[in-house]
Amino acid sequence: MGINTNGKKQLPNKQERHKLFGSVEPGKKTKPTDKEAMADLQNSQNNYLFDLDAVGISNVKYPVKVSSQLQPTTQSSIGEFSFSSSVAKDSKGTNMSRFTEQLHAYLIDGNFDVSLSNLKEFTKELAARLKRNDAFLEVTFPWFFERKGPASDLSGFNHADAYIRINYDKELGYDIITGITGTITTLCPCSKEISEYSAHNQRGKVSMEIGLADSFDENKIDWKQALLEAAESNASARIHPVLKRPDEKMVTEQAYENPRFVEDMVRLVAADLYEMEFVQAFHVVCQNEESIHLHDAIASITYDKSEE
Ligand SMILES: Nc1nc2c(ncn2[C@@H]2O[C@H](COP(=O)(O)OP(=O)(O)OP(=O)(O)O)[C@@H](O)[C@H]2O)c(=O)[nH]1
Repeated sequence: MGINTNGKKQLPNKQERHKLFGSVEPGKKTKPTDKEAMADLQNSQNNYLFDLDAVGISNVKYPVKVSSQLQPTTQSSIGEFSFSSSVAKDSKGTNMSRFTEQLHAYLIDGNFDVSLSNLKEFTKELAARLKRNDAFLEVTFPWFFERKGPASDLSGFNHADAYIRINYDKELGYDIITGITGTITTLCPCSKEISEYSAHNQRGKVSMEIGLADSFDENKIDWKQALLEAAESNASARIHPVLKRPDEKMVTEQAYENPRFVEDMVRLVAADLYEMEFVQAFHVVCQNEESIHLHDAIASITYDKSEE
C-alpha cells in the first residue's frame, strides 16, 4: 500500500478489499433459480405431530398513519407489529413472505393506516392469503398529542404508547383489544399527611387495555383520547412538555391538592372506564417510579362488565 502525493494512504479498490477480508469467487451453482422449480419445504404435507397456535413474524417496524380527535388529528408514527396465524399439523410451515407482502400492499402514501376498520380488513385478508381460518395482528406505536401549559397556553407534544390487538377467526369473528400507556404525576398522600413540609411525588405510568363493546364506533369516539383522559384526569397532575413559571406553580399546587396512592389511581381510572359505554372489559395497571426509592410501586385491576 502506497502513499499519495498528498500524504494520504492509497487503498486497494473495494473488490480487492473484500478479497483481502475473505470474499471468494462464486462456486458452481446447480440448484434451480426459477421459483416454480424450487423446493417449497414450508408447504410440505405430512403428519408433523402437532397443530401450532401461532406462526408468524414479530418486531416488524413500519410507518403508520394515526388519526385522533386531539391535535394533530392525523400524524405519521412508527408501528411495531407482530403477525401470525395457526398452522395445522399436516403442514410443515407457513408462507412467511406473505405477511410483509400484504403489509406493504396496504400502504397509502407511505403509511399503514392503524384504524380499527383497516386492521380488521387486513387480518381477514391475511387469513385468506395464508389459506387459514384465522389471523392475529398486534401493533404498538407512539401516539403524539398537543398539550398546552395551563396558564401560558404554550403548546408542545406529549406522547403515549398505543396498543391494538386483533384476533380474526372465520367462525367467531373479531376479538379486539386496544390500550394505551400514559404518563402522569402522582403525589404521595402519606408523605403529605405526615410531613411538616412538602410531599414526595413521582412519574407514574398508567397502562389500560380494554375490550370494546359491540356498539363501539371509532368514527364517533377516539378510544385513545378517552383512555388518556381517564388516566390524566384522575392523576395528581398532568405531564407537560412546556411549562413557564405560572404553569409550574399551577401544576405543583394542583398535585398537592390531589394526592394519589398507586391504588387510588387504578381505582379511579377503573371508575371512569366503568362509566364508558364503549368499554366492555378492562385491565388497568399503574406503575409509579418512586422518587424516594429505587423500586417502583405497582397496582392493577381487571374487570369485565359481562360478568356482573
Ligand atoms: N415457514 C418458515 N419460513 C421461514 C422461516 N424463516 C425464514 N423463512 C423464510 O420465508 C421465505 C419464504 O416465504 P414463502 O412465503 O414461503 O415464499 P414463497 O413460497 O416463495 O411465496 P408464495 O409464492 O407466496 O407461496 C423464505 O425465505 C424462508 O426461508 C421459518 O422459520 N419458517
